[in-house]
Amino acid sequence: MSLLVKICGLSTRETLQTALDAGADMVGFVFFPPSPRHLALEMGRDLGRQVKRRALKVALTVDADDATLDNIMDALSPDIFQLHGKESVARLRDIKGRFGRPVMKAVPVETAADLAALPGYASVADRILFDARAPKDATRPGGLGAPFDWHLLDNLELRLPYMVSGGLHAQNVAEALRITRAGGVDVSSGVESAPGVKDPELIEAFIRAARAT
Ligand SMILES: O=C(O)c1ccccc1N[C@@H]1O[C@H](COP(=O)(O)O)[C@@H](O)[C@H]1O
Repeated sequence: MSLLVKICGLSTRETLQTALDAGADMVGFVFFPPSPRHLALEMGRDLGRQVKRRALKVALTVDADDATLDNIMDALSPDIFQLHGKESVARLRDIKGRFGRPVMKAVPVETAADLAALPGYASVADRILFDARAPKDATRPGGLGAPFDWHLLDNLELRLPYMVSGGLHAQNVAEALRITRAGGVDVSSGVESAPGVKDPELIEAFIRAARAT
């Protein structure tokens, strides 16, 4: 299967267009107010229309309640929910049942013990996203530009498709893919000039580097 490349945290028409034209498979929109990439619903609606099925629309949420997800469904009509909080297996099942969309569960990784949560999530999620565990005092659980030790996935046995994220950029994405054998990569900080400010050239360079592997 071909590599999936996701550009996350898009918040302007221009940088979304760059990601689409450069061939991103998934474009991510953040609905989490503490994030510098947080999108108001109306902006989500506008950007969602611009996608025109050229890529999968991913709605990133963090422990969101049903009312929030209802509003996101109405505005963006995402193809996938990326659940980046402490959502339980039961909550994943609820969300899938209620909204009828696939879910990608982010699993924070710092040590091998973090992989113990996988069998539960794998029984319900459609895809797993391995991301670096955020420090305890962080204001958000991801999007911090920090990598995890990719070798922690060395003995991974997972039937589900999985992606990796955390501190990726054009210079290290090939190495991340070589070590983790992931089917996809996800980036936010590594294609920005400042938190929340996407850089078109970095987006293009990232997609080129990922595709060259
Ligand atoms: O991007 C954010 O602000 C964000 C907020 C809350 C949870 C996750 C977030 N982003 C995701 O984090 C990873 C890693 O991002 P980075 O490349 O290290 O900046 C990625 O999956 C983003 O989708």
